[in-house]
Amino acid sequence: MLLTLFESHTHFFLSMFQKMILTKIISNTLSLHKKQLIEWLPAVRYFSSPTNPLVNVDVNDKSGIAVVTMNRKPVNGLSLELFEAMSKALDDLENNRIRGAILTSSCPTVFSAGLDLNELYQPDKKRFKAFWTTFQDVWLKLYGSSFPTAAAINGHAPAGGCFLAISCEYRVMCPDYKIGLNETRLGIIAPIFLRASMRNTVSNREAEKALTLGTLYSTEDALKIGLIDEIAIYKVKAIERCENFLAQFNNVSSIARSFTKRSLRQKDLEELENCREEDFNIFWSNLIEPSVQKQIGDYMQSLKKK
Ligand SMILES: CCCCCCCCCCCCC/C=C/C(=O)SCCNC(=O)CCNC(=O)[C@H](O)C(C)(C)COP(=O)(O)OP(=O)(O)OC[C@H]1O[C@@H](n2cnc3c(N)ncnc32)[C@H](O)[C@@H]1OP(=O)(O)O
Repeated sequence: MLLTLFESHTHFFLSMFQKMILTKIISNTLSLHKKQLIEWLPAVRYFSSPTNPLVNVDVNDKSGIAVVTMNRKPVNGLSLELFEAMSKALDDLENNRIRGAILTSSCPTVFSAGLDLNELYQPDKKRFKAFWTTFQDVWLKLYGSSFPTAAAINGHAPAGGCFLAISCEYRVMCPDYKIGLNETRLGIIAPIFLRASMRNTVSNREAEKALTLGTLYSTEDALKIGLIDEIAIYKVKAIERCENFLAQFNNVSSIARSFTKRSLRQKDLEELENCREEDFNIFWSNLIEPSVQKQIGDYMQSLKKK
């Protein structure tokens, strides 16, 4: 009650001095740590950032909702540089206390083609370590964000592309595309954090079927199993539907919402936090197997031959 009152009266700009006074009063009342309270203050400053050419962040000053657009042509292959740009963007959004984020793509028919296969083929250990660690960071930041998230899936979203979408809380997809975790079809075992996102999205039974078969679903079938929440005819509409979803939180205490989300996802986040090095080692040793390298090379060739 007190927190809701506090939030609803702090949507205007607060000077640092006002912040300190408010923090002090509430800190005394609730016996909470001062730093935590400052972190909880609602959004006071939004930004439209030119940031990085690989990830464009555009924040609507009125709604406080950020549209985060991946921009790595032709297929938003998830490279180290793209992950770094996403990681930085997620930090900026968290620090600026936006009211919600929508993840989408600037590629006309692809949301993301998943991990950039060039990162997996004949990898350099040092770069792959940075790549994998940043991949983990992005998941921890996106899946565990304090702000609500949605994905406007305006194209194909296989493997890592689907993983980004299911790390968000809501998904709107355009028709006639494919989405799914097809890792097993490529001979890859989906990592721990990818499995967690899938289980959090569809039923355990559907997750098991989808992951073991490596199914790529059509937009319509993805809706049937709950892998996506809505279908929208084109990108602008998909973003609009995501905005509608995020706007529902305007009437909900942001503190209560964010703590509830965190508590529901905490176990999954901790599971990865506790085994990041081991997770890397498992994938590295799998990746450098000559048979796996051959499989990746052949697969890349087959994509080029198309
Ligand atoms: C393969 C075995 C790997 C074993 C590894 C074990 C290690 C453990 C790793 C753990 C991984 C964890 C989970 C995540 C995994 C992944 O994400 S792996 C990547 C899987 N991705 C895919 O299978 C998608 C492949 N791409 C496509 O199916 C299609 O490209 C598309 C997305 C449906 C788009 O089709 P279309 O619009 O027709 O474009 P294309 O002509 O096919 O592609 C355009 C160019 O882009 C290149 N390309 C496509 N995808 C990738 C990619 N993922 N990485 C790098 N490059 C990609 C494609 O070759 C084309 O290039 P050019 O011919 O030079 O233009």
